[in-house]
Amino acid sequence: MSRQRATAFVPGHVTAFFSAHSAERPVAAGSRGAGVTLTDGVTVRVSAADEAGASGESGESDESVAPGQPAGSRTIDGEPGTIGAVEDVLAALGLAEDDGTPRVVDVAVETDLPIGAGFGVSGAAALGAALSANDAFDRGHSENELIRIAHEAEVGRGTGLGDVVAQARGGVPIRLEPGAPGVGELDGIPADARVEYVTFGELSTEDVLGGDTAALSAAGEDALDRLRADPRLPTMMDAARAFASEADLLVPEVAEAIAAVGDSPEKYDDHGAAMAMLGRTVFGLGTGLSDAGYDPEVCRIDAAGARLVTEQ
Ligand SMILES: Nc1ncnc2c1ncn2[C@@H]1O[C@H](COP(=O)(O)OP(=O)(O)O)[C@@H](O)[C@H]1O
Ligand SMILES: CC(C)(COP(=O)(O)O)[C@@H](O)C(=O)O
Repeated sequence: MSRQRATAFVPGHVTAFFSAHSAERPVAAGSRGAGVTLTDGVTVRVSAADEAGASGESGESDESVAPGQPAGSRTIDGEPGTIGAVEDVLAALGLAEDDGTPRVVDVAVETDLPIGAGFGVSGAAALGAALSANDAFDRGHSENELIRIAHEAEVGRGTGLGDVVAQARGGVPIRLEPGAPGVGELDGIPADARVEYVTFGELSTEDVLGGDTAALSAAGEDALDRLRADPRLPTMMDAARAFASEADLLVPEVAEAIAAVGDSPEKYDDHGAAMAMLGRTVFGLGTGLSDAGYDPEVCRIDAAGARLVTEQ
């Protein structure tokens, strides 16, 4: 008998630059690019619904819930709400009782990160739901299979391309080839750093990815070539700044913050700031944002990647 409840932590992921790659099969679609995973992230708790939860008190008629999928309760930071990719993950895992009746599941997503501001919260929630539902209901999937399920859900919803594979890995992932494990290919920059960030608002990932991505992708490929030739954090940040302006994604508040931070080559641990894709967010490595007078959130590069956690 499985424990019927489990919790997973998935790091946030800030994309520094990317190119978009569509494909007929979601497993092969994704992005190339690079970014940093964060010790700030998303915690997902999945459990078999109790009688109260089974009434769907907060799932109600949310359009994101797949047809035929019993809602259970869905919360984001304690408030009713869900993320489409999470529902698709639960549907893909086929959570049925032994007698075939659909299992009613409660899902609680908790995060200190802003949603829709370039931290890959949707991908993290999807991957966290996959890891915790697999554990809670003893589905027997391997890590790569769960990453694939979450990646397919995220790509299918248009809310991200490369966050899930990056968040599964942790560190500073370089996405060399797009797609889920078995198709995509990852490398990374071996590095640790303090990360600061300030968010000025949301930017719809669905809208940007749903538009013409040709110029953006050309800029992303150039940035990746640079980073492959010199896989170091300062080069990643420099390539990220060039990408944001070439791809025409820079928003004024972010541009202002990047200029205020400037490049501080004299500080070995400060590599300036860049825009987080895709959000109205600036992130910096080192102390540049606080030195420039901003009041940033502070965390570090996450070393471990997505994982199940034991709750005391
Ligand atoms: N409070 C909220 N604010 C913004 N998006 C939300 C919220 N609650 C749920 N969502 C859903 O979360 C997803 C956010 O996806 P995306 O814009 O890619 O953001 P992120 O960069 O955090 O991954 C969307 O599918 C949106 O419908
Ligand atoms: C940049 C983005 C396409 C979206 O990122 P977010 O808005 O954080 O969901 C990401 O998934 C990537 O492939 O790099």
